[in-house]
Amino acid sequence: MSVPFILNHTNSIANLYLAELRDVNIQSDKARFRRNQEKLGTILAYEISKTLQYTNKEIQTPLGTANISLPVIQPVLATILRAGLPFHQGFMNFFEQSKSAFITACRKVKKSGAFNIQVDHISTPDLNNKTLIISDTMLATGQSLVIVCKELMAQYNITDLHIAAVIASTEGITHIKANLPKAKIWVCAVDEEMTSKAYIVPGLGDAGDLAFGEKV
Ligand SMILES: O=P(O)(O)OC[C@H]1O[C@H](OP(=O)(O)OP(=O)(O)O)[C@H](O)[C@@H]1O
Ligand SMILES: O=c1cc[nH]c(=O)[nH]1
Repeated sequence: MSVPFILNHTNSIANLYLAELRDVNIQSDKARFRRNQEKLGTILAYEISKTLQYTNKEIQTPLGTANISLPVIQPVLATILRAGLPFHQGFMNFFEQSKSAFITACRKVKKSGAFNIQVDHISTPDLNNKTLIISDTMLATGQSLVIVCKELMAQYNITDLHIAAVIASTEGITHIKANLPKAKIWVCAVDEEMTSKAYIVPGLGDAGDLAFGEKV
Protein backbone atom coordinates (compact mmCIF):
# COMPACT_ATOMS: atom_id res chain seq x y z
CA MET A 1 0.00 0.00 0.00
CA SER A 2 1.51 3.35 -1.02
CA VAL A 3 1.86 6.34 1.33
CA PRO A 4 -0.48 9.25 0.42
CA PHE A 5 1.10 12.25 -1.29
CA ILE A 6 0.29 15.33 0.82
CA LEU A 7 0.97 18.61 -1.01
CA ASN A 8 1.20 20.89 2.02
CA HIS A 9 3.93 18.78 3.59
CA THR A 10 6.23 20.83 1.36
CA ASN A 11 6.01 24.62 1.53
CA SER A 12 4.92 26.14 -1.78
CA ILE A 13 2.66 28.88 -3.15
CA ALA A 14 -0.08 26.21 -3.18
CA ASN A 15 -0.48 26.87 0.56
CA LEU A 16 -1.85 30.31 -0.33
CA TYR A 17 -4.59 28.80 -2.54
CA LEU A 18 -5.46 26.34 0.22
CA ALA A 19 -5.57 29.12 2.84
CA GLU A 20 -7.93 31.18 0.64
CA LEU A 21 -10.22 28.16 0.20
CA ARG A 22 -10.45 27.72 3.96
CA ASP A 23 -10.65 31.43 4.89
CA VAL A 24 -14.22 32.34 5.85
CA ASN A 25 -13.57 35.96 4.78
CA ILE A 26 -12.38 35.00 1.29
CA GLN A 27 -14.23 31.80 0.37
CA SER A 28 -17.55 33.61 -0.20
CA ASP A 29 -16.06 34.91 -3.45
CA LYS A 30 -17.36 32.01 -5.53
CA ALA A 31 -15.20 32.66 -8.58
CA ARG A 32 -12.05 32.75 -6.45
CA PHE A 33 -13.17 29.64 -4.54
CA ARG A 34 -13.60 27.68 -7.77
CA ARG A 35 -10.41 29.09 -9.31
CA ASN A 36 -8.30 28.14 -6.28
CA GLN A 37 -9.56 24.55 -6.50
CA GLU A 38 -8.75 24.56 -10.20
CA LYS A 39 -5.18 25.67 -9.47
CA LEU A 40 -4.73 22.95 -6.86
CA GLY A 41 -6.12 20.37 -9.29
CA THR A 42 -3.53 21.40 -11.87
CA ILE A 43 -0.71 21.19 -9.32
CA LEU A 44 -1.74 17.67 -8.21
CA ALA A 45 -2.12 16.65 -11.86
CA TYR A 46 1.50 17.74 -12.41
CA GLU A 47 2.61 15.68 -9.40
CA ILE A 48 0.70 12.59 -10.60
CA SER A 49 2.10 13.00 -14.10
CA LYS A 50 5.59 12.36 -12.72
CA THR A 51 4.53 8.77 -11.88
CA LEU A 52 3.15 7.85 -15.32
CA GLN A 53 5.06 5.79 -17.87
CA TYR A 54 7.31 7.68 -20.32
CA THR A 55 9.19 6.80 -23.47
CA ASN A 56 11.90 8.68 -25.37
CA LYS A 57 10.91 10.30 -28.66
CA GLU A 58 12.95 12.25 -31.15
CA ILE A 59 11.34 15.58 -32.00
CA GLN A 60 12.38 17.43 -35.10
CA THR A 61 13.05 21.12 -34.48
CA PRO A 62 13.91 23.60 -37.29
CA LEU A 63 17.59 23.21 -36.32
CA GLY A 64 17.97 19.55 -35.34
CA THR A 65 16.45 16.77 -33.23
CA ALA A 66 15.62 16.90 -29.53
CA ASN A 67 15.24 13.75 -27.45
CA ILE A 68 12.23 14.16 -25.19
CA SER A 69 10.70 11.75 -22.67
CA LEU A 70 6.96 11.72 -23.39
CA PRO A 71 4.02 10.06 -21.59
CA VAL A 72 2.91 6.74 -23.11
CA ILE A 73 -0.74 7.15 -22.13
CA GLN A 74 -3.28 9.82 -21.28
CA PRO A 75 -5.12 9.00 -18.04
CA VAL A 76 -8.90 9.18 -17.94
CA LEU A 77 -10.16 11.82 -15.50
CA ALA A 78 -13.28 11.44 -13.36
CA THR A 79 -15.13 13.43 -10.75
CA ILE A 80 -18.14 13.21 -8.47
CA LEU A 81 -20.78 15.90 -9.01
CA ARG A 82 -21.20 18.47 -8.02
CA ALA A 83 -18.55 19.74 -5.57
CA GLY A 84 -15.70 18.07 -7.46
CA LEU A 85 -16.21 20.02 -10.71
CA PRO A 86 -13.77 22.96 -10.22
CA PHE A 87 -11.03 20.64 -8.94
CA HIS A 88 -11.63 18.35 -11.94
CA GLN A 89 -11.30 21.37 -14.26
CA GLY A 90 -7.79 21.83 -12.87
CA PHE A 91 -6.91 18.26 -13.89
CA MET A 92 -8.41 18.84 -17.35
CA ASN A 93 -6.31 22.01 -17.73
CA PHE A 94 -3.18 19.88 -17.32
CA PHE A 95 -4.17 16.59 -19.00
CA GLU A 96 -5.64 18.47 -21.93
CA GLN A 97 -6.28 15.46 -24.19
CA SER A 98 -7.77 13.20 -21.49
CA LYS A 99 -11.31 11.91 -21.60
CA SER A 100 -13.59 12.52 -18.61
CA ALA A 101 -16.10 10.52 -16.59
CA PHE A 102 -18.80 12.06 -14.40
CA ILE A 103 -20.60 10.39 -11.54
CA THR A 104 -23.57 11.72 -9.61
CA ALA A 105 -23.57 10.70 -5.97
CA CYS A 106 -25.05 12.23 -2.83
CA ARG A 107 -25.55 11.58 0.84
CA LYS A 108 -29.04 10.31 1.74
CA VAL A 109 -29.38 11.27 5.40
CA LYS A 110 -31.70 9.19 7.60
CA LYS A 111 -33.67 10.49 10.63
CA SER A 112 -30.96 9.03 12.89
CA GLY A 113 -28.38 11.28 11.20
CA ALA A 114 -26.63 8.28 9.61
CA PHE A 115 -26.33 8.42 5.84
CA ASN A 116 -25.92 6.21 2.80
CA ILE A 117 -24.27 7.23 -0.44
CA GLN A 118 -26.62 7.04 -3.39
CA VAL A 119 -24.99 6.75 -6.81
CA ASP A 120 -27.50 8.02 -9.36
CA HIS A 121 -25.70 8.21 -12.66
CA ILE A 122 -22.40 7.25 -14.27
CA SER A 123 -21.35 8.72 -17.59
CA THR A 124 -17.94 7.41 -18.64
CA PRO A 125 -15.73 6.52 -21.57
CA ASP A 126 -14.34 2.98 -21.71
CA LEU A 127 -12.09 2.48 -18.66
CA ASN A 128 -10.73 -0.95 -19.61
CA ASN A 129 -6.92 -1.02 -19.37
CA LYS A 130 -6.88 2.66 -18.49
CA THR A 131 -5.24 4.75 -15.77
CA LEU A 132 -8.03 6.56 -13.91
CA ILE A 133 -7.61 9.73 -11.85
CA ILE A 134 -10.75 10.37 -9.83
CA SER A 135 -10.89 13.70 -8.07
CA ASP A 136 -13.30 15.05 -5.48
CA THR A 137 -12.84 18.19 -3.42
CA MET A 138 -13.60 16.67 -0.01
CA LEU A 139 -12.63 13.19 1.17
CA ALA A 140 -14.57 13.11 4.45
CA THR A 141 -15.71 9.61 5.47
CA GLY A 142 -14.39 8.32 2.14
CA GLN A 143 -17.67 6.51 1.50
CA SER A 144 -18.50 8.36 -1.73
CA LEU A 145 -15.14 7.64 -3.35
CA VAL A 146 -15.09 3.99 -2.24
CA ILE A 147 -18.60 3.27 -3.52
CA VAL A 148 -17.99 5.06 -6.81
CA CYS A 149 -14.59 3.42 -7.42
CA LYS A 150 -15.95 -0.04 -6.57
CA GLU A 151 -18.82 0.49 -9.00
CA LEU A 152 -16.40 1.54 -11.77
CA MET A 153 -14.03 -1.36 -10.97
CA ALA A 154 -16.94 -3.82 -11.13
CA GLN A 155 -17.67 -2.64 -14.68
CA TYR A 156 -14.13 -2.08 -16.01
CA ASN A 157 -10.65 -3.52 -15.70
CA ILE A 158 -8.88 -0.32 -14.54
CA THR A 159 -5.09 -0.64 -14.67
CA ASP A 160 -4.13 2.11 -12.19
CA LEU A 161 -6.33 4.10 -9.86
CA HIS A 162 -5.36 7.53 -8.49
CA ILE A 163 -7.63 9.27 -5.96
CA ALA A 164 -7.20 13.02 -5.48
CA ALA A 165 -8.81 15.41 -2.99
CA VAL A 166 -8.23 18.96 -1.82
CA ILE A 167 -8.86 18.19 1.86
CA ALA A 168 -9.04 14.70 3.34
CA SER A 169 -9.82 13.56 6.86
CA THR A 170 -7.59 11.01 8.54
CA GLU A 171 -10.61 8.71 8.80
CA GLY A 172 -11.36 9.08 5.10
CA ILE A 173 -7.82 8.11 4.13
CA THR A 174 -8.01 5.06 6.41
CA HIS A 175 -11.31 4.07 4.76
CA ILE A 176 -9.80 4.36 1.27
CA LYS A 177 -6.71 2.37 2.24
CA ALA A 178 -8.86 -0.40 3.78
CA ASN A 179 -11.25 -0.69 0.83
CA LEU A 180 -9.11 0.27 -2.17
CA PRO A 181 -5.63 -0.91 -1.12
CA LYS A 182 -4.17 -0.51 -4.63
CA ALA A 183 -5.29 3.11 -5.07
CA LYS A 184 -2.69 5.88 -4.91
CA ILE A 185 -3.90 8.82 -2.82
CA TRP A 186 -3.05 12.47 -3.61
CA VAL A 187 -4.28 15.26 -1.33
CA CYS A 188 -3.44 18.90 -0.61
CA ALA A 189 -4.02 18.64 3.16
CA VAL A 190 -5.18 16.18 5.82
CA ASP A 191 -7.33 17.27 8.79
CA GLU A 192 -7.76 15.17 11.91
CA GLU A 193 -11.38 15.77 12.89
CA MET A 194 -14.95 15.60 11.60
CA THR A 195 -18.25 16.92 12.97
CA SER A 196 -21.11 14.56 13.94
CA LYS A 197 -22.47 15.23 10.40
CA ALA A 198 -19.18 14.11 8.86
CA TYR A 199 -17.93 17.57 7.85
CA ILE A 200 -14.16 17.92 7.99
CA VAL A 201 -12.75 20.13 10.79
CA PRO A 202 -11.23 22.64 10.27
CA GLY A 203 -11.91 21.76 6.59
CA LEU A 204 -13.50 24.54 4.59
CA GLY A 205 -17.25 24.04 5.05
CA ASP A 206 -19.63 22.81 2.35
CA ALA A 207 -17.58 22.74 -0.84
CA GLY A 208 -20.52 22.32 -3.22
CA ASP A 209 -22.52 25.16 -1.67
CA LEU A 210 -19.51 27.49 -1.65
CA ALA A 211 -18.76 26.81 -5.31
CA PHE A 212 -22.29 26.77 -6.69
CA GLY A 213 -24.75 28.09 -4.08
CA GLU A 214 -26.73 26.55 -1.25
CA LYS A 215 -28.84 23.51 -2.09
CA VAL A 216 -32.57 23.80 -1.39
O1 LIG B 1 -16.21 11.31 1.93
P1 LIG B 1 -17.68 11.46 2.04
O2 LIG B 1 -18.15 11.41 3.48
O3 LIG B 1 -18.42 10.51 1.18
O4 LIG B 1 -18.06 12.93 1.59
C1 LIG B 1 -17.47 13.54 0.50
C2 LIG B 1 -18.51 14.04 -0.45
O5 LIG B 1 -19.10 15.22 0.08
C3 LIG B 1 -19.01 16.25 -0.89
O6 LIG B 1 -20.12 16.30 -1.68
P2 LIG B 1 -21.49 16.82 -1.07
O7 LIG B 1 -22.17 15.71 -0.33
O8 LIG B 1 -21.21 18.05 -0.26
O9 LIG B 1 -22.44 17.08 -2.28
P3 LIG B 1 -22.44 18.13 -3.48
O10 LIG B 1 -21.30 17.73 -4.35
O11 LIG B 1 -23.74 17.90 -4.14
O12 LIG B 1 -22.33 19.51 -2.94
C4 LIG B 1 -17.78 15.91 -1.67
O13 LIG B 1 -17.73 16.49 -2.91
C5 LIG B 1 -17.81 14.43 -1.71
O14 LIG B 1 -18.47 13.92 -2.87
O1 LIG C 1 -16.36 18.79 5.04
C1 LIG C 1 -17.10 18.40 4.13
C2 LIG C 1 -17.56 17.07 4.03
C3 LIG C 1 -18.38 16.74 3.00
N1 LIG C 1 -18.74 17.67 2.10
C4 LIG C 1 -18.31 18.95 2.19
O2 LIG C 1 -18.66 19.78 1.36
N2 LIG C 1 -17.51 19.29 3.21
